[in-house]
Amino acid sequence: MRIDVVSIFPEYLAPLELSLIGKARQDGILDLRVHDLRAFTTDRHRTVDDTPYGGGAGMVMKPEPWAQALESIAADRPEGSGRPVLIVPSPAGERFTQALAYELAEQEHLAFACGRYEGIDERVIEWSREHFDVRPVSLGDYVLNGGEVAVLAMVEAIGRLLPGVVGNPESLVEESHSDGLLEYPVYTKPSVWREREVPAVLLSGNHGRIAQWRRHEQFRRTAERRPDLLEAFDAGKLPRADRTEL
Ligand SMILES: O=C(OCc1ccccc1)c1cn[nH]c1
Repeated sequence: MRIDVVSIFPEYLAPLELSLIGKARQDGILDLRVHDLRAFTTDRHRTVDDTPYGGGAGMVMKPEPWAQALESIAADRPEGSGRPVLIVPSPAGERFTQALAYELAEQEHLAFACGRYEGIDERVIEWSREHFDVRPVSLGDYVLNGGEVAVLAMVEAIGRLLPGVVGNPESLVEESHSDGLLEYPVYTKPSVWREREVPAVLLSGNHGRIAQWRRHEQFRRTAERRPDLLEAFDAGKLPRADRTEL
């Protein structure tokens, strides 16, 4: 998979050189390139923002540097890949979910546009539809100062689903949201820790009962913490993420 990220703070994406995503890049599973938006400006001050039409506080990101950056990415796309998906992190986007992570993990080429200030001139989003499948995406109902943190989260959530990135693909199956429910609690040695014991069923060796206990714990936790997920689960509206193969 090829991933391009455009940001005025490219160093914000440095953590993607570490750990599993970093290794996936070394192994050639992930071809991730970070671009400095200012490299696509033409004025002496490398200006990327200006005041908003219609007034209001804050600044808006100018359209031309974005068009230059995105055009160069669209032109340099991998052989035979379809239209790249352009993901624009934004509080005004569709929710990022495990199901969307699986959907994006099947794409050949993803591009991420990191907005700052009050956002990017809306005409860039419209213009981009010529070259990209444009998806404004929200991590959650809160506001960040820019899209970079959201991109770190999404690249990790998507990258770890790619074949060969996590050691044991089995570990992708039994995790929160993989089956529409929250995950069960986990324990390791010692069996008694500060006078707290591990649930006896887990030491029983009875795998049927263990699986039953774990499933019950998933339902109990989901009902307690995320009743919204339980309704979706009960309605049979399992997310697309309820698949193991990729
Ligand atoms: O704040 C976010 O994105 C950064 C951003 C983009 C455009 C203008 C301001 C800030 C965000 C919140 N949930 N998901 C993403």
